[in-house]
Amino acid sequence: MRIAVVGTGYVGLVTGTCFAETGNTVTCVDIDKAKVEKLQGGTITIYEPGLDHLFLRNLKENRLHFTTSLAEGIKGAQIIFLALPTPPGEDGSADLSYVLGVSKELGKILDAYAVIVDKSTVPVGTADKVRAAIAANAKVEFDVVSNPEFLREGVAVDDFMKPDRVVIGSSSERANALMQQLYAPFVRQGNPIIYMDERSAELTKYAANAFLATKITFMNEIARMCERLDADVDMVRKGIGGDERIGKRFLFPGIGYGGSCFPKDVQALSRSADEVGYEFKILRSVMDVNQEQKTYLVPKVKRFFGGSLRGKKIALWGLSFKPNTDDIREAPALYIIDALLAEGAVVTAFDPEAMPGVKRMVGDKITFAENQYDALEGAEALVIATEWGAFRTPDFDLMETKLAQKVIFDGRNVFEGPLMASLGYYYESIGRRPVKP
Ligand SMILES: NC(=O)C1=CN([C@@H]2O[C@H](COP(=O)(O)OP(=O)(O)OC[C@H]3O[C@@H](n4cnc5c(N)ncnc54)[C@H](O)[C@@H]3O)[C@@H](O)[C@H]2O)C=CC1
Ligand SMILES: O=C(O)[C@H]1O[C@H](OP(=O)(O)OP(=O)(O)OC[C@H]2O[C@@H](n3ccc(=O)[nH]c3=O)[C@H](O)[C@@H]2O)[C@H](O)[C@@H](O)[C@@H]1O
Repeated sequence: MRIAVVGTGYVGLVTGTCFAETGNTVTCVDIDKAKVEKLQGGTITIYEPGLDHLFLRNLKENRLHFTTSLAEGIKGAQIIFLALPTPPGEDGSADLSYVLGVSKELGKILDAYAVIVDKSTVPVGTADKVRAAIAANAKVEFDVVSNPEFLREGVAVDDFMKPDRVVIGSSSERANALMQQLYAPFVRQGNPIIYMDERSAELTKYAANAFLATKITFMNEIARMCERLDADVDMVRKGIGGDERIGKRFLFPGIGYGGSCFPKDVQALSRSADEVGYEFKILRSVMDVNQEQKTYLVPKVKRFFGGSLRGKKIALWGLSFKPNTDDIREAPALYIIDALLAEGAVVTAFDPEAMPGVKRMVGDKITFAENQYDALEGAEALVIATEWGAFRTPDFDLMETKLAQKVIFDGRNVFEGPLMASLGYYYESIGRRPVKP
């Protein structure tokens, strides 16, 4: 099949590459000339494990193409995906200007039947708006489909190649048949394609993200209760996760959810509720609790140092919003840096992938270390903000030689308390009993 993907960011590049991998001829379109030139030249523009290999193979085998020209990109395409940004507007609702802008252009240049598929996360009713924007100028027949994307950054290729389910919102048999053909290789293991109307598909995406954000936030509040009631959140997590109705996944407490999607999508759903005169109370609480959670460790650190962090040397491990990505959008680490600096602390950070992005934001307000151990040089405490694999079993002997004192505040519950006790650390984490040497 010939496919076009408009918007070659996280979702667009993964989508385009994975569809090429199953034999389709894909052209990815982006307005960012520098990005397109890099991709054309064989340089991948995002850090996503496993993607570079697929990208290079499909580029070499001529199934994957890149262009800045929408007209060139959609030429002959039977299916055109929109993987465009939908950032929060000033009032928190999703900004549809990218999606509707491209839709309007498409109306002018479509010269044969095509299915326009919205993969961006958009509020209910957007498919109708896309249809109207195209129809304003279209001279040919077309269909609009809502096909929300559920991939996670860091495991995007796996999520895309083996999706739990594919949601297709459409009112056209013709479009559904093409979508079925395209997705068939991805659902061979019996994972379903779920067909529904466009509006339900659009809401499904927000409901999924808001539910997961709520699940995490619920556990963060249980963790707070554990600290007050002298219980251990790890035990509670395992205890409830064994119930299939609850499930084991996404129950890990920490310093809050970040990233480009949960924060913006919870806010956008809350805003959609306001617009239809409904107060979605649980979402308001989720947003408030999560905001507090990002800097939850800072008062603990302050308390440890007797109420003042002025001049204290703090090491920070992890800057990205989660491991295996360089994405720092809404990363809790950024809020921790601000809070520590506001208290007068001196911060040295290390992250395997996200340092360039943070450097651009904070400049020389903090120091960036060459590796995780150099970050500890002379530090009076280590704060862990992201659970990168390399932080899980570190060289504790080397750590000891670097740290000025053995103190760790762990925002992702990376270490086990008994181990920290045996190594002589003062160790505080989230919802677990503090370990004192
Ligand atoms: N990042 C993620 O993990 C997921 C994102 N989503 C949703 O997918 C959508 C896209 O998200 P990302 O890929 O993360 O965004 P992104 O910001 O990484 O990529 C968007 C791309 O669109 C390009 N673009 C902007 N205007 C354009 C235009 N007029 N023509 C062509 N290209 C244009 C940008 O240059 C950029 O490369 C959003 O609605 C997001 O909520 C959904 C699931 C997962
Ligand atoms: O719409 C999107 O963009 C995507 O948003 C999330 O994916 P992503 O943001 O890449 O990352 P997650 O793995 O979901 O993690 C989000 C945040 O929640 C936090 N988290 C996750 C799980 C958990 O148990 N506890 C927890 O605090 C992570 O540290 C991270 O900050 C969803 O998981 C995807 O299904 C969805 O497609």
